[in-house]
Amino acid sequence: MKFDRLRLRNFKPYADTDLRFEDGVTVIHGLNGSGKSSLLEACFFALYGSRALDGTLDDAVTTGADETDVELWFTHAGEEFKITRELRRSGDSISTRTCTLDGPDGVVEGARDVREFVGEDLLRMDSDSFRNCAYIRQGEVNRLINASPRERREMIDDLLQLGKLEEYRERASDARLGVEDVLSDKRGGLNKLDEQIAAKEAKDLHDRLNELESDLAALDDEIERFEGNREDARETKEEAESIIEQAEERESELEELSGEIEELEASIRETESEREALLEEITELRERIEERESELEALADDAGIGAATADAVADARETIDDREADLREQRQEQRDEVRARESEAESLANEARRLREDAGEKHERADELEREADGDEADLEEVRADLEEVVEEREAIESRFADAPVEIGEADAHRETLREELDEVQAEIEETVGTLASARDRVEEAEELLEEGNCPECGQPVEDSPHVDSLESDRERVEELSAELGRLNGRKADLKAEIEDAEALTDAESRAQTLAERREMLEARVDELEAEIEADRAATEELREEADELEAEAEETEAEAEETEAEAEQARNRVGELDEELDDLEERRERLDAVADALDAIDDDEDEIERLREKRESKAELADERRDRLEALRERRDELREQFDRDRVEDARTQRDDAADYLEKVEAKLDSLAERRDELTGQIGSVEKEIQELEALRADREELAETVADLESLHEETERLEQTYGDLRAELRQRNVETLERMLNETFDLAYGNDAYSHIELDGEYDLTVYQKDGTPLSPEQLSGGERALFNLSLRCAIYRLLSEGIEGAAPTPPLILDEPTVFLDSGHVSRLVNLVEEMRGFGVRQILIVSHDEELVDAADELVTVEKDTTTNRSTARREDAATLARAEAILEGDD
Ligand SMILES: Nc1ncnc2c1ncn2[C@@H]1O[C@H](COP(=O)(O)OP(=O)(O)OP(=O)(O)O)[C@@H](O)[C@H]1O
Ligand SMILES: [Zn+2]
Repeated sequence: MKFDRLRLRNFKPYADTDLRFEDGVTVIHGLNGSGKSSLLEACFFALYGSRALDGTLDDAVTTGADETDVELWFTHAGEEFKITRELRRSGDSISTRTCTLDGPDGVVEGARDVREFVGEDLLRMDSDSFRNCAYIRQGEVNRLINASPRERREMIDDLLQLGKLEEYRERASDARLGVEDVLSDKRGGLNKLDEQIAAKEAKDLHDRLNELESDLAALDDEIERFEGNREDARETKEEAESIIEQAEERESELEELSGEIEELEASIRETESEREALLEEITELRERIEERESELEALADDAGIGAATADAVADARETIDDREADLREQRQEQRDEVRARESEAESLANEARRLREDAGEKHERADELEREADGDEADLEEVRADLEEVVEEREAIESRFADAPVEIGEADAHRETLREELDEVQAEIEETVGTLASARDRVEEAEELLEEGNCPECGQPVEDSPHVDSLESDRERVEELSAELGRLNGRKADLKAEIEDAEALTDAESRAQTLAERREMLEARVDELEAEIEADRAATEELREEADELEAEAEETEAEAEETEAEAEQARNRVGELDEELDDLEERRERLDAVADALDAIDDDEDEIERLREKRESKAELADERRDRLEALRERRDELREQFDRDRVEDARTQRDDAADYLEKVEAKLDSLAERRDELTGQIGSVEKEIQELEALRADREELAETVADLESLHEETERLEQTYGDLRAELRQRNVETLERMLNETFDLAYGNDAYSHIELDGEYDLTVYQKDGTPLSPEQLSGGERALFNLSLRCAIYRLLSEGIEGAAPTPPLILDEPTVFLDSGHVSRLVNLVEEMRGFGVRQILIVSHDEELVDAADELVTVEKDTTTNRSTARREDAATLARAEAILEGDD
């Protein structure tokens, strides 16, 4: 096998690393803690999964990350493979999400299937064997030496597939043991069966059965005999019982007969007395009929019929019925008449009442209208007086205007003209007053200045002043203005008087207007009242005439009503007469009824007599019949009395009681015999069952004996098989031990080359002994640390050789992985290690991965991988040095030499 490529993501300190591996020796170097061991671990993990880890899956995942991918490409037996493992965190724990192995024959999926494929199909070693042989971890150099011989043996056996033989032998042994178990079990069963059979045979079952059966036959005979006796007794008993029964029957019949005879005699006596009573009744009835007939004549007279017969009564009744019908008809007619007249009279009275009411109403209405007309006439007088007053006042106003300066209708305008003129005069007065005042002021001022000697105009001394002359004209002006003011005031007084007159005229004018309107209104009122009065008077007259007419009509109607009432009274009287006549008829009918009743009563009595007579006769017949029956019964009684034999019945009773006694006893005997018989049959049954069981046991035994024989031969076979596997393994192991010993000696010689040791011995039980030159044996644990490391490497090397040479087909040799193998070695032995490594390459180990700082080893490497850790991110990277770097490294080393 050869690793081709490893890709890591978040595996331990690696963030992202992709590394190719080549054939030959690859040395991995780097500082402590840079991630070298982790790189190897990743390869191991890819192959075997969690079993390759010291801790849990958690440890594989970079601290703080949630997932890890590891991919490993490798070649094995010329085929290419790739393993992918993906770990994912879910919740608190890490688990494998995918695990696949791609190979030429398809994909293997699942962590377990991949592990088994790698361990069993490819490398033929599980993770432990891998660790023991191919993957030598830091500090585990002594693992193989420290192991016990047994562990060593198992490991090497496993590697060389001898384990399989042991497994087969063990399986054969297991099978043998299983067969032994079954065999001893079956043998035990056989013994038990033999014992059971012997016990049963000792019981003489068949003899016992014969004995029981003859007992049973004897018993059956006895039972039969007793049953015959019982039958006889039963017959005797039955016969006796039937005789007794007959006798008892006769006795009871006799008793019955006597009772019946007595009854009959009594009933015949009773019937006779009944007949007597009937005869008496008939006689009584006859007497009553005679009495009634004697009364009948008088009744017929009362009813007014000649003969007291049913026909005469019927004829009389018919006449009465006819008459009654006639009278009832008449009475109905009269009653109708009464009703008709009464209602007519009432409606006439109502009509008269209504007419009188109408007349009264009309009279009232006429009185009312008359009163209204009187009232209206009084009003008319007043209105006319008002009208006269109005006309007079108007005339007075007209005469006043005759002297006035204006016509009626112009007074208002005239007064306005005067008022305007007064306003103008007033304005002129005010103006004149102002002008006059200022003129007077000027004059006064000038006079003062003048007195002081100055010009009133300019204040210059007066003498010679031009202005002094105007004073005079001013004085004139004052005078003129005063005169004008006097005139204006006179005019104002005149105008005021004139306006007063004009105002009086204006009032009169508006009064005249009011009067004209009032007159018109009053005139209309007069016309209206006159018309109303006339209409009311005419209506009054008309109403009174109508009322008079209505009263006359009412009187007539009242007379008519009275007449009709008299007619009704007449009809009522007639009804009364008819009622009386009908009552008479009723009386007559009652008398007829009396006659009829008497006749009926006589008839009824005669019928009753007839009925009683018949009854009497039938009773006579009944008595005769009973007498006949009595005769027959008496005869039968005598007959029975003669037949009865007392002695015979007594004998029968004794026989019956004896038989009953015997039956009781024989029943008890038979019961006890039956019990005995059940017992016997039960015993026979159980003996027969036991015989069957015995036969069954014999059959079982035969079968079991066959099985035991089969098992015995099987046991021999498994023993042989076990032996064969054991022999085979011992033989193969002996051969392997010999070869391994030879190879171990060769490699150790090569690796150590020390003259102190002569050879190493590996015995059949894989016990290792090192012999010194002088022949003293030494246990490997006693070697020095370096020697042990070399010894261990030699042993592994030898195993590798054995694997590659001893197994046919593709040698399952994985890359040899060494983590710091040089720790205990001095420089001389490092060179020997280099030789050893080369030697291994020689016998087919294609790839050797070594973690080492040793320069000599680095020098010997075909490939160099540098691992570094970034001190800031704490993440590791691994990279292959190219050939140039290698050459340089070599050159430097050579330079050092
Ligand atoms: N799960 C992890 N996540 C991150 N870092 C880890 C994890 N497991 C281990 N490490 C780190 O990886 C380093 C250990 O790597 P490794 O043992 O491969 O180193 P080395 O190069 O073999 O060292 P030495 O030369 O001492 O043997 C340590 O620094 C450790 O802290
Ligand atoms: Zn390390």
